[in-house]
Amino acid sequence: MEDFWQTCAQTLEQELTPQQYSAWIRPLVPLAFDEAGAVLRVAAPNRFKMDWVRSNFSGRIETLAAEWFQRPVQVKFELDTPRMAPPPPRPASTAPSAPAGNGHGGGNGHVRTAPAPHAPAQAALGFPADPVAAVNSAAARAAQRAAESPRPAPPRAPKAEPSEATGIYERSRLNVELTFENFVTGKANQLARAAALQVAENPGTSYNPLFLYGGVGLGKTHLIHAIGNSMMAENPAARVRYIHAEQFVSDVVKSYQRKAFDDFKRYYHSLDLLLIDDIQFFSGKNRTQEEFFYAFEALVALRKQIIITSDTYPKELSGIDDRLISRFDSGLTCAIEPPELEMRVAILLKKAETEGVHLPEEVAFFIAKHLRSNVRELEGALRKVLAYAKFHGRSIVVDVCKDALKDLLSVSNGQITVENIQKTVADFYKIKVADMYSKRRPANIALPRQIAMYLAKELTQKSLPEIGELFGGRDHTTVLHAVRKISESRTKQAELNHSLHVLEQTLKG
Ligand SMILES: Nc1ncnc2c1ncn2[C@@H]1O[C@H](COP(=O)(O)OP(=O)(O)OP(=O)(O)O)[C@@H](O)[C@H]1O
Repeated sequence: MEDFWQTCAQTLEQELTPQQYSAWIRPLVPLAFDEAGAVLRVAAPNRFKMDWVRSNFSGRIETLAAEWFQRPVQVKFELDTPRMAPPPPRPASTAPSAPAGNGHGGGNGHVRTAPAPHAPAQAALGFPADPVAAVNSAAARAAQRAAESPRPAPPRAPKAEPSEATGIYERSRLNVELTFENFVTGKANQLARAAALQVAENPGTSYNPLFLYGGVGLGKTHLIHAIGNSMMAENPAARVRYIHAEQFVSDVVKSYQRKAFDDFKRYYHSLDLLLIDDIQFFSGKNRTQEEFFYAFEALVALRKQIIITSDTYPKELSGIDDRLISRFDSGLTCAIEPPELEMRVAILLKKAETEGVHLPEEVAFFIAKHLRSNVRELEGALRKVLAYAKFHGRSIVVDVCKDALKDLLSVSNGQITVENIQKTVADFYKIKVADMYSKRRPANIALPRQIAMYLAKELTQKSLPEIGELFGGRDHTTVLHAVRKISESRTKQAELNHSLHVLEQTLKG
């Protein structure tokens, strides 16, 4: 087994970057090989590394093991905390700023490296969802004392504990499962993915901020987690934070109530990568926007990366300060569109593979043809089919799929109906379907309603009076006006044209 592990580690060392090898493979320890069950047990120093290695490298290690042992081998990862040798004491001044080791030293693949300490941000990194807890924590108090001291002590490198990687990872709030490797690419997202990769490789220096926008369930969150995970894989000590905009709002409110803005600022201004999801939730929250503006300015000035997602492009965001909108627009803005048929099939096949299930292609095509609006919906359908087949002890074939998805299919049976259009447009613009029939006329409702009328005329066989009837009994001249207005505006307004394109794609599949 030792011989196998040495060969395996050497192969991976050649396949990975030195940083990846040092961070993920070198700390692993082979524990035992169970001949009877063909199970290889491997220990990882902490849960973060264990999860990461399991998600990203177990397949490759199993392939290498199968080649070596001449039969399929299962690799099981387990925690090995008690076996961890404490890291050798290091004088603070020689503490490295990246994982130790260049991938060539250490030889036997067992030397463990600790992530780099980062003294000034130590307390800040611990900034939890509740900022006051940070003030109450010993680390934060120590940092505060240091900050208040008339002659600040030189930054002391904290001892690199084995659990530090776990701590840093947990504080990042990243989901280790969302990676570039399991993000399926197609026309709908290739630009966004390319930009995300570029930013992950050159944080802070290529596109800052990177602004990703698109409809519900299209992979924005997945992609920004992938960037964070990739950055942490390269540099496990990086100070990365994923946060949903609503949580940021709540952090601001708590800091405000408890007068803890210094800690708030210290934390957010000290990050290497800030991933902020669904920024449209900042709408109308002036104090939040102000704090975010300061954090934005501070991070960009320090060439730290900011990545923002939203359901719409910057200029279309409502209730957001103009100075923020112009900053969102100052980097790179990329759309993620609904996936086309082939991509939906590829996503289903990939998801099934991840579940360890063989999904016949015709079943994947069947699901993909009928469910078109977003990837989350596809995932839900796949889960339903797999559970149904398992529960009824049947194999995964199209007929089983039809039974399992009966409810969903009756809603989206491939026909474009006015009801479908109303629902799709309402979802897209985040208004209630009821507003399609209502008499209310604020602009945020009137425009989507006109768009839905336009699409109803374009995509269905209904007459103008019939459409008017389905939109709350409106006159046919109202529908005609909407159709003319939208068809003319789409030739002049690129963003409107883009939205219509997305809606048409969603409806047509
Ligand atoms: N291209 C893709 N490849 C693989 N999985 C994907 C892809 N796009 C989306 N997914 C999966 O679909 C689900 C929904 O994606 P995600 O949460 O990233 O969407 P979102 O755009 O952030 O949606 P929302 O606006 O609702 O937050 C996730 O489980 C994600 O892993």
